[in-house]
Amino acid sequence: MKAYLELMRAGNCAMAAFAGLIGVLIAYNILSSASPYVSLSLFDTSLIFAVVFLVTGAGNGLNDYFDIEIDKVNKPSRPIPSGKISLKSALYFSLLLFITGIALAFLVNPLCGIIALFNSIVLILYAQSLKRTPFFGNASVGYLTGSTFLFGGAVFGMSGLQALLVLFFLATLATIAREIVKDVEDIEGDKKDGARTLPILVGAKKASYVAAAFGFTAMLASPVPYMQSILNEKYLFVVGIADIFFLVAVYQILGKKDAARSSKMFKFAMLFALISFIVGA
Ligand SMILES: CC(C)=CCC/C(C)=C/CC/C(C)=C/CC/C(C)=C/COC[C@H](O)COP(=O)(O)O
Ligand SMILES: CC(C)=CCC/C(C)=C/CC/C(C)=C/CC/C(C)=C/COP(=O)(O)OP(=O)(O)O
Ligand SMILES: [Mg+2]
Repeated sequence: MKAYLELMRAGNCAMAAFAGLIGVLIAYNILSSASPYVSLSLFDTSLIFAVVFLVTGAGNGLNDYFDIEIDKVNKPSRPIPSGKISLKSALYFSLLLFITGIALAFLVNPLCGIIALFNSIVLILYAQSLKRTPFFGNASVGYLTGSTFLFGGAVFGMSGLQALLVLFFLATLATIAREIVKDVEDIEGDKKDGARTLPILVGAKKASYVAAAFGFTAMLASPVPYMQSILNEKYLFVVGIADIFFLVAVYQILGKKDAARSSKMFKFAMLFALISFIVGA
């Protein structure tokens, strides 16, 4: 069981699922202030959490299934290269998670079902091929991560989804920055695998500047939810702390050329940004 939670990267699944919950909460706050007829269903909210957890876990599992050769070099302790889970078990487990997550999403409403189905297709394409293409892989993971907010808002239909567009763009920009940094970190294993990632195409230094540009843009845009009265001043204070961690992450990759530490700092900043959304809702 522990190996399967590790294959799913349960920590990431929980982080993504909480982002879905935040999407529900913020969309409810916005829509209910405009109309007294908007109601929050705890059952649908729990389904949102479950769907994001399952589909994210499916994507992580399938990613490791296709990454077996890279991970033998980059991450030999992962469940499949270390032998804890066989390739076939990992594939069947991931497919089961995808099917369960999509089915539960359609139980909420057709819009959530369509998003879960589309995201599952993107995750499969990413694991199969997109991740080895310059920038498209990074953009896919950026979209998928940002879509967790849209998915939560979609519990109220298109109006709920639209209410979360700003948070979608912030999360997408920050994630693209981190994904490029991770590709800088993985450059040796990716080269052996014949992947054509941005750092392999343009060099680690230029790719680091591109990552920094995405990180800075996310930081500079972070006050927008407050300026648009989507989130309150408590958000502004906590996201200010997240922005400091984003700055440190950018310094780590540009100043120290330490991609591993930069990646960890980006993730820590994203966690703080998630907290700022909860605090400021
Ligand atoms: C400036 C600002 C306010 C930015 C927003 C940042 C934000 C809230 C980002 C969303 C975080 C989120 C929903 C994360 C979900 C889980 C996750 C880490 C997804 C991306 O994971 C893919 C990554 O490649 C996994 O690698 P690793 O973490 O090394 O296992
Ligand atoms: C909203 C719904 C229904 C689903 C969202 C699904 C989500 C949140 C996906 C988030 C992004 C994610 C977890 C993508 C999975 C693919 C993945 C693990 C990318 C990173 O893999 P690699 O590029 O191989 O890097 P590693 O070195 O970490 O393996
Ligand atoms: Mg991988």
